[in-house]
Amino acid sequence: MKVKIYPSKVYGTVTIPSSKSMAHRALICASLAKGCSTLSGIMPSKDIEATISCMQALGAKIEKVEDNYIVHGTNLQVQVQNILCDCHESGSTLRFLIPVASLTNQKVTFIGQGRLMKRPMDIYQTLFDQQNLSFIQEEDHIEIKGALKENHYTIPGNVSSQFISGLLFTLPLLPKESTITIQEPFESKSYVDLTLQMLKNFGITIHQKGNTYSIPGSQHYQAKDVHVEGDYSQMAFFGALASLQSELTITNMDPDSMQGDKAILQQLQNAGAKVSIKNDQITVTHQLLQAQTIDLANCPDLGPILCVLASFCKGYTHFIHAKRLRIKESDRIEAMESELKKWGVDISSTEDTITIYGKEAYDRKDVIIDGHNDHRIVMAMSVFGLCAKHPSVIQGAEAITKSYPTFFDDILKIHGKVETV
Ligand SMILES: O=C(O)C1=C[C@@H](OP(=O)(O)O)[C@@H](O)[C@H](O)C1
Ligand SMILES: C=C(OP(=O)(O)O)C(=O)O
Repeated sequence: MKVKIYPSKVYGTVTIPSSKSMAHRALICASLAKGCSTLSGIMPSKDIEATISCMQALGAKIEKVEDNYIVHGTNLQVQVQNILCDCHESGSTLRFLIPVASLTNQKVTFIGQGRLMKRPMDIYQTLFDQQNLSFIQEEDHIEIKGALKENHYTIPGNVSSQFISGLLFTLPLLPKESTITIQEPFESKSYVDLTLQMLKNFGITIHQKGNTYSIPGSQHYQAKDVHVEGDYSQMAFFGALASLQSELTITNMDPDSMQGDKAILQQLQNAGAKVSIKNDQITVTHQLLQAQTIDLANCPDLGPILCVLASFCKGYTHFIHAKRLRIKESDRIEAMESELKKWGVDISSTEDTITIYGKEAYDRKDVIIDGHNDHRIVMAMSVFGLCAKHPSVIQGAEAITKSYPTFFDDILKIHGKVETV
């Protein structure tokens, strides 16, 4: 899908959909609980559908009734030979569910699309090898067989927190206690905190001391009705857009959320925007913007949209601890660099950093942007297009369906002009 984005002055109110991270977690916990849980507030997207279909393949019964998901959990005693889990392009789904699926003790094949099978998996390969379990990774699938056991796990903290979350979902179900120690640097830690928060909701106890988690065994997930809060990673696109040009009120944002991407509020304020919070509404207002140093260690998903913000902030913005952006749906550093350069942005990078020298306006004509098959690149470059001087075209805009299928509908609601071409 190709979309044409016209420079537009946006205004009004936008309601942000459910947190993808929290929706994955709620669906997994409910799917492992005995009994029936009702999950409300979840917006379907390709990633969320991937988790639903994988949990169904592992024996959970999940039904959409009006706006709710009704989940009947599985005890993972699946009688099907060769279980197939299609993760689409969702890194969370694949990395959360490999250890969970191992507990079926059956052969489970994970398939996926796009870059998914190229994203790092060696942490699990090593763990499975150490326990003499089968973990076979080919170009287009991963096949596992055998159940992970209680252990003292030591995991590097700087590849992906999703491995840690995957183990945290699984280890409480083993008969005896396990521990997980995370080696420094421990990045994306806020996502592990989200996992702990959801596990607690479903009755699972985990003890934490520094970078070590102790997970008592023989635990049971308890069914629970959960409402899934709004997504700060998605709010960031609208918060940045308002900061760059106007004022927007953004609703469905829990002010007490533990999402690491809530850091966007501080970053917008540091850049000079006005941010006011009233209950679940955040109003962001444009002011003169200035460059800053931004640490992405704990909020990698904000990288693309903050690159757009930086393009318009006077002076040098330095991004540090950015290298995990290279192992997402695209190499997000390389993608942002090549697309922003089309607009004439002064951007350079090293393996772990990005530097942008921002200016007030960009007036190139006939810019054609490639979406790099990455939802966050498409959404970030849409925000750029709305703030530029002339219309632009984004190719591969359907990538938004990974996390936010209604993104362009929401842009239209706030009077952003966008059309398919
Ligand atoms: O646990 C999660 O929900 C996520 C963790 C982060 O990944 P890493 O831990 O690999 O940085 C983030 O980038 C991803 O979009 C969602
Ligand atoms: C990287 C992302 O998700 P995942 O790792 O689950 O594919 C994302 O949503 O930006």
